[in-house]
Amino acid sequence: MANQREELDGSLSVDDPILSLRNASVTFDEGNSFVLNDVSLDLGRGEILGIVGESGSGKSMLAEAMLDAIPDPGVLQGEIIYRPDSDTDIDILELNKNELRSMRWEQISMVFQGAMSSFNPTMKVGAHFRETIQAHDADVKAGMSRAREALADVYLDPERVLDSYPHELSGGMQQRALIALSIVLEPDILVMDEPTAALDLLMQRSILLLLEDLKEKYDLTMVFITHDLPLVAALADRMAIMYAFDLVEAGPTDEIIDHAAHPYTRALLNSTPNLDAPLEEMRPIAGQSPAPINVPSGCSYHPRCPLADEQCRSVDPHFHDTGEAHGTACFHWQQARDDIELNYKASVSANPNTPARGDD
Ligand SMILES: Nc1ncnc2c1ncn2[C@@H]1O[C@H](COP(=O)(O)OP(=O)(O)OP(=O)(O)O)[C@@H](O)[C@H]1O
Repeated sequence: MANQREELDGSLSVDDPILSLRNASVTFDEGNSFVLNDVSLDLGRGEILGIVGESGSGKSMLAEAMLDAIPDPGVLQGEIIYRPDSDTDIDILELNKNELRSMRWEQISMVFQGAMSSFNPTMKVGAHFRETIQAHDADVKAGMSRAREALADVYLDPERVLDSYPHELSGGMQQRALIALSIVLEPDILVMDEPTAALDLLMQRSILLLLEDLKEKYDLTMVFITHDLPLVAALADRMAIMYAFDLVEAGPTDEIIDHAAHPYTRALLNSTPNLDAPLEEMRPIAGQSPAPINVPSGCSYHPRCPLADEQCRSVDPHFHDTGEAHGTACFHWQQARDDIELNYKASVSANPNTPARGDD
């Protein structure tokens, strides 16, 4: 473990990880194709890590791997190490069912896209809180008092919401109620998979703001998974970019936004809608991301990459250190910075009092 941590590129590892993935892989077809391919990454204690990728790139697999929650018949391999403190390593894949059940919600909690499908439509929201608290043998009275506080923290009226059925709440209210539920047992880590995807822009913005507040108040480490790069750039301390079931770039958010090194990340930034930019400057990424059974040899991005050469077609690039705790899996990252111009200008800021990144 220690050796593996040292071998990892600096952009993927941190000094004090609260969660470490090592060679995490997921297959659904007896190992013939990977929907998560040998991913290694640290989550730093107290950070907000944004994970970005196109639809189908394996983001949900990565989120679910963090809690050993890959749906059947998926098979997860590798190591997922949770470190509640700097001296204790818990291998999540070694836990039995009961240990895993208690770890979820209490230590590592997850919020999925579409709160609608996370709530049971026949149960009032209050019953969901009570059931979760009881299932973890926590004191119900103290737990419900924390529930009221958490609901107020996400700007909901606790009594009204606890007494409502999920369908009586708007999508934004349900999503906030789900976030409150996810922190009611005071976890260390909150993993959010597209938590704002179904919401309008204003609601997305308000959820980003409250996540920043919750992180401070509850001392949370957060993983925010999305296809929406500007959204997560407004929130995350560090970002990791996924392409074809693997990571292709990682580093501090400002570094990624201003000095993206992988041709895919640069293309992703240039394809981001920007209300201020002329339409001619928007460049959708040509081609399609590969299906799990059809991942190209060498660098999986090579069929879409303007810089690809023979080496890229045959050799899978390992991570290259590009400096500033930033790294990328590309042989031609220097050329990418020179040849692929960046047109991205941040248009989202979590905090209306601070300018969006790139505005200064
Ligand atoms: N139960 C399953 N059986 C087989 N393949 C699956 C299963 N669930 C997901 N996959 C495949 O795994 C790959 C990664 O899926 P994943 O849901 O992680 O992508 P994603 O990046 O989260 O996409 P989205 O943004 O659309 O949710 C996809 O190609 C998907 O088709």
